[in-house]
Formats: sequence, C-alpha cells, structure tokens
Amino acid sequence: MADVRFLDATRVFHGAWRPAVDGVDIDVRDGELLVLTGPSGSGKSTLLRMLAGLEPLDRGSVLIGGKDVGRTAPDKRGVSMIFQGFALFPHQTIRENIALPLTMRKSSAKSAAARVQQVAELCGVADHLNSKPDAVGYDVRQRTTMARAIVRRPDVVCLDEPLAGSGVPLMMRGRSPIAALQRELGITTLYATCSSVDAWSIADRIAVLDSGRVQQVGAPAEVFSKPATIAVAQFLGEPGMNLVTALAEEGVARLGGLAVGLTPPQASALTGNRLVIGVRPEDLSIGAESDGIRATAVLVRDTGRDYLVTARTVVDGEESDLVVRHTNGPVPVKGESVVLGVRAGATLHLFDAGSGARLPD
Ligand SMILES: Nc1ncnc2c1ncn2[C@@H]1O[C@H](COP(=O)(O)OP(=O)(O)OP(=O)(O)O)[C@@H](O)[C@H]1O
Repeated sequence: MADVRFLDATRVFHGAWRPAVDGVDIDVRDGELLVLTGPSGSGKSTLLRMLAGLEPLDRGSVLIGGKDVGRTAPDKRGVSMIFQGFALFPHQTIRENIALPLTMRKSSAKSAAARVQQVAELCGVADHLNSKPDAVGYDVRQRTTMARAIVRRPDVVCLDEPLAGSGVPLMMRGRSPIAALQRELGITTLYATCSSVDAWSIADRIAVLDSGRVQQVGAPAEVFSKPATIAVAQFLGEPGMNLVTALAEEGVARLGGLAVGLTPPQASALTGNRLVIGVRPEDLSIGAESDGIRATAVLVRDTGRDYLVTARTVVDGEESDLVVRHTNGPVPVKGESVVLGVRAGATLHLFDAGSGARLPD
C-alpha cells in the first residue's frame, strides 16, 4: 500500500501544440479510490500511464510511497494497470485470466495456483474459476478484473475506463463491485473515466481534468456543489449545468428579468465585464413569477420520472437555451411561453467569463 504524488507532472507528445498532461499536482492518499475524470482527450490515460511508467515525464515527478519513481522500470513500480473494458480474454477461464500476470512473470505453477485461489476467494470469484468470462455475469467479470489487478500484490491499482464497452448499463454502474472491493482491500486506486456518473457514484474523491490540467480535486458532493471552473460545472451533472454569459453593470448582472447582484469581492474578481451565470436544471422551476426569466419552451422530454424542458431566452441580445427539470405542475408544450424562476435556496454559480474561474461565494 502507498500514497501517490504527482508534482508538476507534464507530458508533451512529439509535434503536439499543447501538453497532454500539463503541470499536474495531485496527492492520492494511501488506500484511497481517486477517480480521474474529464472529457475525452483531457489527459486521464496519459497520467495513469506516466504513473505506471509506460509514458515518460517531460517535466515534474511522480512519487509512490514517497519515492520518486522517475527512474524505476514499470515492472518495479508496484503499479498494476487495467486497460479499457474488462480486458479479460474470452477464450481463457477465470482462473487463467487471474493468473495471467503471474504466468507472464514465469512464477512457479504451484505458487501461482495458490495465489490465484487466494485472490479469487478474496474477490468472491472462487466458485467461477473454471468458467469462461462470457458464461458469468458482469459482477463476476468485474471482480475477476480486480482479482487480476491485485494478484501480484501491487501497491497501486490503475483502472483505465474499466466499464467502457463492457455493456454495463449506466444505472447499474453505481453498484460496481470494483468500488466495493477496492474499499474492502484498501488498496490505493486511480480510476479513469469519462463518465461523470461513474465518477460521482464510486469515488472517495474526484480529480477533474480538462485539456491536461487539473481543474479541481475534492469529494464528489463538494465538487458538484461548488465547481471551481466552468469546465467542471459543464462536465458534472446529467444534464449539465446551464451556463449563460451576462454583462455585469454596476455590480449587477441580468438573466432575463432576474437581477443577480455581485458582492464586492465578486465584482473585483472579474477580469472583464462579463461573467457566466450557472444554474442547475433542478434549481430552475417553471412558474408565474413576474420577475423570472421569460422564455419559450423549445423541447420537452419525458424522462419517465420528470420532464426536461428546454426553454429559449434572450440574454444581452443573445439567445440561450436553459434546461429545467420539471417535477410538478402542468407540463408546457413546445412553443409555449414560460417564466422560469430559481427555486428557493438554490445556488447560482458565478464564474469569470475570461478565466473560467469561480467567483468567490
Ligand atoms: N501516443 C500519443 N501520441 C500523441 N498524442 C497522444 C498520444 N496519446 C494521447 N495523445 C493525445 O494526448 C491527449 C490526452 O489523451 P489521453 O488519452 O490521455 O486523454 P483521455 O482523457 O484519457 O481520453 P480518453 O478518455 O478518450 O481516453 C489527447 O489530445 C490525445 O490525442
């Protein structure tokens, strides 16, 4: 077991116009499940590969258990890396799949068999050792993935999009046994995923990357409730946060009929005269408030539990679409005029339009 530190970790691919991983500083605690998330191409896989020693660093360092591993060969780092999908070989049994990292290292057959049995029991797949992956459920396949990841007693496990292409329905991902097993085993784990739903449901903490840079690191609830940048606000949540650019004049920005007053620290943190106002779909309501945001319903989608209403409004002469999660009251029809209000107690998220950074609360 070990903690992991990235210090100014940077990787620039040959011919690239910007670093794939750009000055990343992240501390991963011993035994923690840290989910690296962010859009495709944000640098998650490259960062994991740098930790595993499969990709060099152009600047900065990576420490495992306090030791700089820059000059340590990949197989001596104590990092186990699981690539996209379950990456289980379909023609091999669960036993052979788990044993693979040992057979590749030419461990003795006897000690390998004993170790496979041990981790299979630990991971709850001992009853399936003679089955092929296709013959078992997704739960067993994920447990097998984890068993294979820990069979060589690594200090750190890296999982790169383990659920991608696995056919695991989105709604079942929160119950991923990978996360439950990780907690039981207490092994330091970095888990990369493009899915904010996966990140939200399994992480101890999440680190959001965008264009190779760390945008924010924190507990999922903390990052969701106080996104540090526009990129984080956009990325987390399903559907994502509504973001509308508005002009700040004399300490007030207007979102339709809604006046948003800026505190002095917020006003002085602005780098220009524009800010971005963020409001989550669940924080908007469709009502009759006269001082709300006048809009026209352009799309109404029945989710089965509620309605997602897309309403078009004009802010500072520009059209903006706002999505409202509508839970009760009459459902507007396409083309109907509506007035949107911000629910009592809801948070408006304010960002500087120039830098993308959150304004002080
Ligand atoms: N071997 C490589 N050579 C050149 N560019 C690369 C290489 N690997 C990755 N990149 C680029 O580096 C950037 C980061 O890619 P990376 O795969 O790390 O992102 P990611 O967040 O893991 O994306 P995804 O979720 O799609 O895998 C991208 O712009 C990608 O095109």
